[in-house]
Amino acid sequence: MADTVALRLDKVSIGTLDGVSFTIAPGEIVCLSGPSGSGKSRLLRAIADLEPHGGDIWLGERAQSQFPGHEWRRQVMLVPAESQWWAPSVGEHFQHSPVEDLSTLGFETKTLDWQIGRLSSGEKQRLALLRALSRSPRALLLDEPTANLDDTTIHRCESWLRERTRQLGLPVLWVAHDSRQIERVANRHYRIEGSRLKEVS
Ligand SMILES: Nc1ncnc2c1ncn2[C@@H]1O[C@H](COP(=O)(O)OP(=O)(O)OP(=O)(O)O)[C@@H](O)[C@H]1O
Repeated sequence: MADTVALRLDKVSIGTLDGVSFTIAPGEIVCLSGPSGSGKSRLLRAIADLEPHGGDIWLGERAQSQFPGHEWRRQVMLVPAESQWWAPSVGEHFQHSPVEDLSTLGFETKTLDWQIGRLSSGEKQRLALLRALSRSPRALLLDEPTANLDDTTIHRCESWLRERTRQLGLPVLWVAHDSRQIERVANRHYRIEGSRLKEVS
């Protein structure tokens, strides 16, 4: 495994959350749950350096403040609930997309020729995951990555994400609501309770 790193939060505060500290090891999946509006997405955005926040965030030995924002976000990759598409066709968003990964998530090579406008919400969600991993991030932030998918596709995505992120040694923070999904994918689970995170055993 080439040069893997941990993602570490040290007393991070954003919105109502305060003093959030934990480390995600390379290849580990940590799930984050909590009531609607409790601050899950904002915490992910703070970790991605998209919102001002208190405390420190580290990728390996380097602090977020040592990176230009765009470089941090290339390495600490956020896959938001609503993915953004800036060019007309799917293929224009992919630098390197292993064909086997496309087919694992139910696509064919010709999907790369599709126009963005025709994509269903579930197709967008799966392609956003493929795009994120194709950019060789060093850590991954997933905001409800399977929210628009049917059960079979959810299981397929979960297996693929678990296998690939373990193989690549990526620390993963995964926002999820479904307790069965959390049981299937999480090495550790934190729940937001008020201004704090509580580890769920
Ligand atoms: N830029 C902002 N400035 C101030 N408040 C914000 C900002 N963005 C979001 N909020 C508020 O912060 C709270 C947490 O929002 P967030 O999107 O993180 O919730 P969430 O836990 O992800 O919820 P859900 O499960 O419904 O997606 C909400 O009350 C929201 O209205």
